Amino acid sequence: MSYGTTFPLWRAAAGDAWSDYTRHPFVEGLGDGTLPRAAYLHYLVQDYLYLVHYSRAWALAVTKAETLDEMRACAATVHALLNGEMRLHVQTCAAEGISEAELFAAAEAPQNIAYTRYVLDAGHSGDFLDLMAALAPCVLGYGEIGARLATFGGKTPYADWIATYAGADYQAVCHKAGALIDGAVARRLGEVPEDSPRWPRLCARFQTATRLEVDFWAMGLRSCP
Ligand SMILES: Cc1ncc(C[n+]2csc(CCO)c2C)c(N)n1
Repeated sequence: MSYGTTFPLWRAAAGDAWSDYTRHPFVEGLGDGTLPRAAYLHYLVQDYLYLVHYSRAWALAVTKAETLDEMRACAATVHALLNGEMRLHVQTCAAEGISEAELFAAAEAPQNIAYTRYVLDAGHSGDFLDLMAALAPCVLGYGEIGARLATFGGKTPYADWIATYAGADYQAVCHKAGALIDGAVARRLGEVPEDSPRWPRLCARFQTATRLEVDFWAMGLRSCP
């Protein structure tokens, strides 16, 4: 999956961190069905809390945007997260016997705090591109993971999870996010962004957010003795 031209460059610069994230034992367990249910449920609750702050980060991107098109794309993502993705999470958790009250009352895991606040800080201390580099592993990584797991073809109780991210709707979200990033990079760094003095810092942001995704999966697995 390439999702534009910037993402493959950031992904390559992230080195092993990228495969540590997208081929994490948690991911492989979703694919072959061996992931313990308790780990999945723990992940789901934490992920609900993650989405609260992830939505805040996209809202921050609206204020850091330089064009109306960027503002519209980020505002649309905030809307989709708050009124689509998060509602879906509540429904998925309800189906698993976890009430919305439990979701709200759950304590954030340190790995969750580290990741979400890192992304928010990338936006607060940096500009729109710093924020995009920190947001990108989340959106595009799940697109890549879903697409790969869908090719496994075996039976897994997590088939719905895989179908969501492998599906055409979510893949279209990833292509749009890739285009938003490419446009933002070209506007600010010109046609050869790798030559910009800002480039290494953006790559570092992407890599750090990727490492925090790895820790997030590990947090899910550690919930199981
Ligand atoms: C820790 C963690 N990382 C990534 C995602 C994936 N994700 C977050 S929001 C969203 C919708 C599109 O922006 C998707 C796919 C997640 N849920 N949890």
